[in-house]
Amino acid sequence: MSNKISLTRYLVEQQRVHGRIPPELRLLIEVVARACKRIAINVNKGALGEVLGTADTENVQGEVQKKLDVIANEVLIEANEWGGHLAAMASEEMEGIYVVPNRFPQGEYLLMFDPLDGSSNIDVNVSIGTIFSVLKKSSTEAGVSEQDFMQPGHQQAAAGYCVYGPQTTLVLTVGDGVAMFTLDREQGSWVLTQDQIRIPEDTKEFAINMSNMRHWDAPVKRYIDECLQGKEGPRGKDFNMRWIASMVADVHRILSRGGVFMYPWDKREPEKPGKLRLMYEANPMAWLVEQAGGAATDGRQRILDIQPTKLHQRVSVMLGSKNEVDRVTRYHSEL
Ligand SMILES: O=P(O)(O)OC[C@H]1O[C@](O)(COP(=O)(O)O)[C@@H](O)[C@@H]1O
Ligand SMILES: [Mg+2]
Ligand SMILES: [Mg+2]
Repeated sequence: MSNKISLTRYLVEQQRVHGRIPPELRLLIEVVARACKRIAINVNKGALGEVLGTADTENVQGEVQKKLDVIANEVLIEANEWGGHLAAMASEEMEGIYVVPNRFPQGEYLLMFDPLDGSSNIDVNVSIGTIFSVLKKSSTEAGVSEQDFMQPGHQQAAAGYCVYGPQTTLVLTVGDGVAMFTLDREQGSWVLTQDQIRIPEDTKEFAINMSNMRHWDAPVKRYIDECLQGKEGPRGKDFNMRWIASMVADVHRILSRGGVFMYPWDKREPEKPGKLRLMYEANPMAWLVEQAGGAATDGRQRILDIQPTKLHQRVSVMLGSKNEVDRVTRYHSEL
């Protein structure tokens, strides 16, 4: 018998041994993981399938959709409406919530996702991913509305992402640390390859889109300026920079070896609090990072404490190695 731990076994242990998750949540996570396998198959087809290029449609944020944005969204909806235990879903690619029709099994959970993160990388064969977040409907009233989704990130029941890169990897938290599973394509199963991931508290690596430098706010400018001065500057060490432009891949690197990731508010669109979306990008990533010993703020407060008011709400994001996130957050209160 193989001593490899599958996702199913990990989840069954979370349910039965640790009493951390109810069976409905276990099944829901398994359905999401299965959908990610199907998305991975589509991603891998590349130019051999009809999956590259744009779809000639726009999403609610006014962004041109890629074919894979649409495919991944459909795969997640289809799998999860059958999967059961869901009341409704919300996605970057849909304006309103998707209430699970009552011909399908009904449940108390709410699923949110960014079906395909890093869309600009699809056609150039660079890592992309799927991000998801699960909440539990708080009201016991019949029916479900957008209001049921308006819960701060610290109320998430599960969160994770799948990165479609050189390996296909699923990273998950149910509030008991962070576990990483690698897709074994021959067996078609997710195998636990790392448990209780920890992000080092210090780092010499930052991730930010430097082309926006002239638009940044003073605290972010100060933080990056100090990093760039290297050994000769106030930080007394040289920093390295990485920017993949897929949040999934940048966060995955940080969970693997530390670092700080920032997509701050900037002056290009001052009325928007940031570029990234709170409910299905920032919240799940913030919880994963905190569960791995890191920190996540919008520069002023913990992301997980933000009370959402809109489904597609945007937010400024700084996350990763704790001491660096604390430092840049402190700079926001000093200036
Ligand atoms: O091109 P930019 O402005 O650097 O933005 C990159 C960021 O935009 C995003 O791609 C947004 O995600 P989507 O592809 O889901 O719209 C993030 O993953 C990434 O961090
Ligand atoms: Mg995204
Ligand atoms: Mg997306």
